[in-house]
Amino acid sequence: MGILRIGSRKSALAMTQTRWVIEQWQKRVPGLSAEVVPMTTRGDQVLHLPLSRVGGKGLFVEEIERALLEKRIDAAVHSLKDLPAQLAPGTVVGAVPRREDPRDAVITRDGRPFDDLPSGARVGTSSLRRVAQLRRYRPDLAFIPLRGNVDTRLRKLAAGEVDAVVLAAAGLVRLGLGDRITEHLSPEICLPAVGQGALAVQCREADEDTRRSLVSVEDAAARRTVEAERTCLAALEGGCQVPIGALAEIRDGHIRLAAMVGRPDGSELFRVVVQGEDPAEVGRRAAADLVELGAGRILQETREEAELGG
Ligand SMILES: NCc1[nH]cc(CCC(=O)O)c1CC(=O)O
Repeated sequence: MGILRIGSRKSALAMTQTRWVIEQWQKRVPGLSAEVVPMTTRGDQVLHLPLSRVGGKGLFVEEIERALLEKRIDAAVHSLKDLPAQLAPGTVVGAVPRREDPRDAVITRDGRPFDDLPSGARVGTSSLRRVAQLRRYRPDLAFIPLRGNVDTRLRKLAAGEVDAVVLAAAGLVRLGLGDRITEHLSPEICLPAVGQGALAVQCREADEDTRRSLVSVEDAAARRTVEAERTCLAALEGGCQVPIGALAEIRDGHIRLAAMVGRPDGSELFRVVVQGEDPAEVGRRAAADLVELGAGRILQETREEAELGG
């Protein structure tokens, strides 16, 4: 292999993640040479708009997939939670590296714990999933839409636009901002997004050399947990308008998957825990259990609203 070209979005987080993967890769494959190819995606150009309005997460991936298929790059590093269920035909997830902390984290402006935020305090997050779950825990807080890169959100917190922000712990840790975290949200209170904290290295299906080499950075446990979560998400066919959270863990070799579907206003929330051996089977069973519990109604209503263009 010559010099591998690794595509990455240009945000500080994306670049850090890409460099981290290359570093892990080079540790295991001495002599491997790789360069980062920074890319702008359509998603990056509409960062200020709510994700639920700009047509979903595929926006961040399409252009990178085209570059892969046109052989302008050989691999691309993505946050797994931004990766759509269906990859472009001819591409595969060549590796899922070791997963970072999957939990959500709260940063309050004055450092007081989340539970001590006063009634009416403004919590910045645009995630329907975070709002749906946190509204049930603290119905007295005001949830304020807040988008942009991690540093933009931290700046808005420092400027007093909000009293607290909720972000993925993994992103903060990777950016060296882990010490800013006030506290981690227990998955009992707030289940993370599917794939949160995990990365995917995407490559061409037919590129045997790259695929063989990528096995060196593969983390089998991370792959299994992410597969269980993503199978559950795909089986729910939820789209990005429905609050969905899921977290799988390996316990004594078994998979334990917790998953939730809720209404954005927090008025209803269904949660299940499923255990088993096969990640895909566990994921499908969690989705079926959720639908049976009542989540089917929420999913159906959201689909009808989407069809009406609402
Ligand atoms: N939605 C954007 C996004 N995509 C990945 C991360 C963080 C890193 C990760 O979850 O792996 C973030 C920021 C956030 O949600 O706080």
